[in-house]
Amino acid sequence: MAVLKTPVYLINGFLGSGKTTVLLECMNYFKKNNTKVAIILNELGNVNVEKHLFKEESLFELLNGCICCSIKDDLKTTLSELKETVEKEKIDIVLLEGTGVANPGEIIETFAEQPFADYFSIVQSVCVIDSVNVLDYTSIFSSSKEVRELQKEQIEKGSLLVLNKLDQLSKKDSLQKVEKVVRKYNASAPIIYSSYGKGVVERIESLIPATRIEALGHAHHVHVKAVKIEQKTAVSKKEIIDLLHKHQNKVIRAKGSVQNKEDLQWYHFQYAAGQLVWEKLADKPREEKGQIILIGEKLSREEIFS
Ligand SMILES: Nc1nc2c(ncn2[C@@H]2O[C@H](COP(=O)(O)OP(=O)(O)OP(=O)(O)O)[C@@H](O)[C@H]2O)c(=O)[nH]1
Repeated sequence: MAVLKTPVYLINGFLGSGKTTVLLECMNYFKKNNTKVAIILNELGNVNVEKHLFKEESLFELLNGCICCSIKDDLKTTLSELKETVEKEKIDIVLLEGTGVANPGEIIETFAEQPFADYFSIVQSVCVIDSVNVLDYTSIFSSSKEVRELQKEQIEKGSLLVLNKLDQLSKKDSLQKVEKVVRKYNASAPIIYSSYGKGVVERIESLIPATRIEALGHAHHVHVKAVKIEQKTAVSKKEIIDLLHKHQNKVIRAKGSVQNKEDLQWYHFQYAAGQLVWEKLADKPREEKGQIILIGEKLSREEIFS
């Protein structure tokens, strides 16, 4: 008897492009439609500061490295566990969010190995693109070779391209320019035009599984890493801004949960492409310690704590 493979949707894309936002949209949509979802989440840092966003899901966290290279073996262990969970909990689909520097090719390669290839099938490799910054990330004038290579590979490997953050696209970086650069790297994958990941999941469902999902090549991203800062005392929003400002040349992405000095409430913050979003949390985090993750090129702990 043929065993039905569990469909897997990969969600990749550069740091801060909106992968988690797309993931949450998908998760909520599937939940509403009584589709049981398991989630694999990969983070460069050793803590997932967005855990509060996933309450009831079967969640597999792979922390402290990238499943496409440094913790590839952890992905294999997780896939073995996931197989059991799929059977026990009657999971219908798997959503996997890579780190912002993941090379989807390497992840696809692991899924193609035995015994995983017998149980799972990648049906879409979604590449979420930050439409506001993709021109910078692919420009020789504003990004390092590593960032350019990585962004290029992520776009190339997408079976579905999401031009996200369109709400923020100014005339200067008009959509045509963005499309042109994206099409230079991937001429054929369907494009979804989106803000806050809206509309992606409906398209995912309606599309025929892609045929060009393949694993080739490997971008090197050894210099992009995460540094965690634990905050035992409350901090102000201004102190966070000052910290980001101080390291602005190296920090590409930051996120965290901290207690605010001013009202002693807990806040979650997101910093991507130079923009800080600061939101009050409904519940106090379990650890009761502030956690700040800084992600960037050539970041060193010594420099941050100097
Ligand atoms: N204005 C705007 N902001 C967005 C959009 N999509 C996501 N964001 C915000 O951008 C920030 C980063 O979004 P995430 O979904 O966490 O990005 P990510 O790609 O998962 O980030 P990584 O942690 O680097 O993997 C958050 O503050 C989001 O709310 C969008 O379409 N428009």
